[in-house]
Amino acid sequence: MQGAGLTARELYCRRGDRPLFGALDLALKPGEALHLVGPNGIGKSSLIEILAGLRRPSDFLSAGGAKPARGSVGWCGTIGLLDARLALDETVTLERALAFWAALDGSAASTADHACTLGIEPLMDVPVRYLSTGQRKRAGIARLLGQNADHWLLDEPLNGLDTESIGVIETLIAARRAAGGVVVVASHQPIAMPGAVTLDLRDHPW
Ligand SMILES: Nc1ncnc2c1ncn2[C@@H]1O[C@H](COP(=O)(O)OP(=O)(O)OP(=O)(O)O)[C@@H](O)[C@H]1O
Repeated sequence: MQGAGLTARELYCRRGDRPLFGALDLALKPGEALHLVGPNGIGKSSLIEILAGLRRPSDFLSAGGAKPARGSVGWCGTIGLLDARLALDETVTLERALAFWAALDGSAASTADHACTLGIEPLMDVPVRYLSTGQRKRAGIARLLGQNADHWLLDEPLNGLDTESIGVIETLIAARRAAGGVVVVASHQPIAMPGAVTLDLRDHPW
């Protein structure tokens, strides 16, 4: 992951007719982490989606600009996203749902290890739709681990997790950073990420 990192320039975001944030630049080097904070509805998830390439930054008119401009996002390396959408088939067992992604990601050999890390191996024969809130979150993280992406975008990764599982996530984030990955976390809850930069979107009004 030579030279890996995230560079984002002049990000503006409007949802509907509501301007959320603007003039946002980001530069994260290998191993760095960003903790996104701000009140409900300020645009943390929207920013995660922009960084994931799932949402385009909004057009804006720069001072003296004749026509609208649009910001940019650049990653060096692959990215994995964990958000409220589990990305696991609700109608099959957890084992089959994870196997689907493992086949795509080429990570079948490590699925059992990831399930063990997240403590979900006793749940592998349970349909995804029966999993509890915290179990679902842990399953989503197991899916993320199988992806083996260089960098992580995590939207509220601690929601519904017990204290022990929170510690596991914090350890996994530290390991990803130690491997040179950039980790961006949107979280209302405190999360142990030593040396992380905190970005409050209230400081970036449009
Ligand atoms: N399809 C849509 N059209 C218009 N506005 C939308 C749409 N979807 C979401 N929004 C609005 O965009 C704003 C930002 O939402 P977003 O989910 O990014 O906020 P957030 O900071 O992640 O909030 P929370 O802390 O509650 O998760 C909210 O005010 C929301 O109502």
